Amino acid sequence: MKNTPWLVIGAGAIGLFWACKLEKLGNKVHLVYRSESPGKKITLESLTDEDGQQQVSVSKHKIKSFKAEELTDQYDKVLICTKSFDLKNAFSQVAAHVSDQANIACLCNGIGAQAELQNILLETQTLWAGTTSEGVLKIEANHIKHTGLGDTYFGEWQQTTPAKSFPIESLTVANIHQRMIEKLAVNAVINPITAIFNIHNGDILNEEFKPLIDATLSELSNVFTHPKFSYSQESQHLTQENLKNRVNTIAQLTRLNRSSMHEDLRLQRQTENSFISGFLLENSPIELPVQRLLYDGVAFSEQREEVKKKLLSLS
Ligand SMILES: NC(=O)C1=CN([C@@H]2O[C@H](COP(=O)(O)OP(=O)(O)OC[C@H]3O[C@@H](n4cnc5c(N)ncnc54)[C@H](OP(=O)(O)O)[C@@H]3O)[C@@H](O)[C@H]2O)C=CC1
Ligand SMILES: CC(C)(CO)C(=O)C(=O)O
Repeated sequence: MKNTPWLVIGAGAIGLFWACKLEKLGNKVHLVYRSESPGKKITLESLTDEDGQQQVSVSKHKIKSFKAEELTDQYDKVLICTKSFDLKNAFSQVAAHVSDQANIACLCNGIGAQAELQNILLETQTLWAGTTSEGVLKIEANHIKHTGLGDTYFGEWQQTTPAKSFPIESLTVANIHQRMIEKLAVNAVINPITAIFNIHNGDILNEEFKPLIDATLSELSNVFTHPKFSYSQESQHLTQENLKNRVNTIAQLTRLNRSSMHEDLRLQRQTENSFISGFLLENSPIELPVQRLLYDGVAFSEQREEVKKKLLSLS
């Protein structure tokens, strides 16, 4: 299987990063782009941890890129690196080139898009949901910068017995739903607050945002520990204290970065709001007034100033 190419879909920051990473691991890679061709060579400025010291190295990767309609091969390993709202369509475009027994992995933030994708796969195909805490910035069509070291995990979306192993065995985990809900929890705090207030991730730790952060965390821990929450088995451990530690750590580690939602609002692009706050609002067994305000503040620009005032007056 190793010599059949990986099909990576999406030539954004994460797609280019994974195309380079898979190639470095000795795989052949075919990359599908939508609007902007990355050309034949991708430059990766990568970070590595050498005995606790972060080192930067620059490497060039020869990767074959295609538009979906130019594909001719059949693929048995697919990695989709689009935003959550594009996931299902991105797969549909290449579905005729994906084998019946294929492993299909996705790496998008939020929850909801994975189930939409599962619904259109064949029973014989395996969906691997992924989460990543790597930070990657796309500088040009063929140039990316690794801005934060992180971990990536994949797990079967629908568990099978015996459990299968992801084509890159070391990245396989059994508890992907737990990891996804943990990531969602962090995104449901940092992303909307940084986007609405137009601030960097580290700024949410400032004193002026403390009552808002506390109110957001308290409400989230009430959902996550609620026995009727659809993910309750995977989220019981997310108490207010546990959430606070997670959010503070990520805000600190990425303090100088803009969150993806902040960047999307700033550049007037579609956000992943529906798959983060939207997922929580749809699936919570209790009312979530703070998360509702955050959702509205991101979704409706005309309400943003009013939402900001309400959020800052929370105690
Ligand atoms: N960047 C990061 O550091 C991190 C990102 N993530 C998550 O990873 C996911 C990807 O993020 P990121 O790479 O930054 O996002 P980008 O917006 O940079 O990239 C997404 C890419 O998908 C492409 N795409 C969308 N639909 C299709 C399609 N039908 N066919 C081919 N390509 C398509 C887009 O093309 P086009 O250029 O035409 O829009 C775009 O290039 C998101 O869910 C994000 O939240 C998670 C952690 C960190
Ligand atoms: C973890 C965080 C908040 C890092 O910026 C992120 O995942 C995002 O921006 O979407």
